[in-house]
Amino acid sequence: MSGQTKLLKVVLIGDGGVGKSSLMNRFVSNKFDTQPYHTIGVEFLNKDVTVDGQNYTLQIWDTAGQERFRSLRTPFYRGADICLLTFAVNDRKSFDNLSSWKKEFLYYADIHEGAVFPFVILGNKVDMPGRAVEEDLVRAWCDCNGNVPYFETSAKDSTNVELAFVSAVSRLRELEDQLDHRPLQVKTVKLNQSSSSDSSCC
Ligand SMILES: Nc1nc2c(ncn2[C@@H]2O[C@H](COP(=O)(O)OP(=O)(O)OP(=O)(O)O)[C@@H](O)[C@H]2O)c(=O)[nH]1
Repeated sequence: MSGQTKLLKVVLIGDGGVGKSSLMNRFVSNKFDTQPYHTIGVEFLNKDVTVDGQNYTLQIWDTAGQERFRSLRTPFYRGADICLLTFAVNDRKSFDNLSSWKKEFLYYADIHEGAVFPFVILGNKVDMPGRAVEEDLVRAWCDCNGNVPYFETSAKDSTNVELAFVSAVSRLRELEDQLDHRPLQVKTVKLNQSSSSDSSCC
């Protein structure tokens, strides 16, 4: 086991009300609040995890999903190591907006659209009736966007919440050698621009 703890910045984004704060609170404090409230700007909490023998402190940034808070959340994307793109499985619009969220993140994090980056998709509220987004549809989007891992979660009953966060770290570890969003490598990224795939392939 490596004695050094690595700090990772994890950003949660997605439409207002899909459950970003609830997922963070479930993961960090094992709590769930049924009261609806909207995040204003950003909040963050830390949680320590060990993945494949490496210790990490996850600094989880929960951002405000409502459009009116856009200018408050976007400055916090820069320097992110992992991005959790979140929608609610009973809210079709929140799934349709995933591509816009991905674009917004890449733009404000200053990462080229064709760059390799550890995104993970969370389809939250699987405990609720009235599912509006089929799993196949999400998997197709994930395939088109660089085989992004997908987890169906419930912050309410804890389904897959810990698994999703830990797997996001595994995804980062898997991509570490390929990560090409660092400023020094912008030229390499540009050469690949014409063949790069983004959300438009879907
Ligand atoms: N049934 C159920 N309700 C959930 C779940 N996750 C969140 N909720 C509820 O959905 C509402 C919104 O949850 P939040 O966590 O505040 O959503 P958010 O994405 O952080 O919203 P913004 O701060 O506006 O971006 C709250 O009433 C939560 O209790 C879930 O997995 N299942």
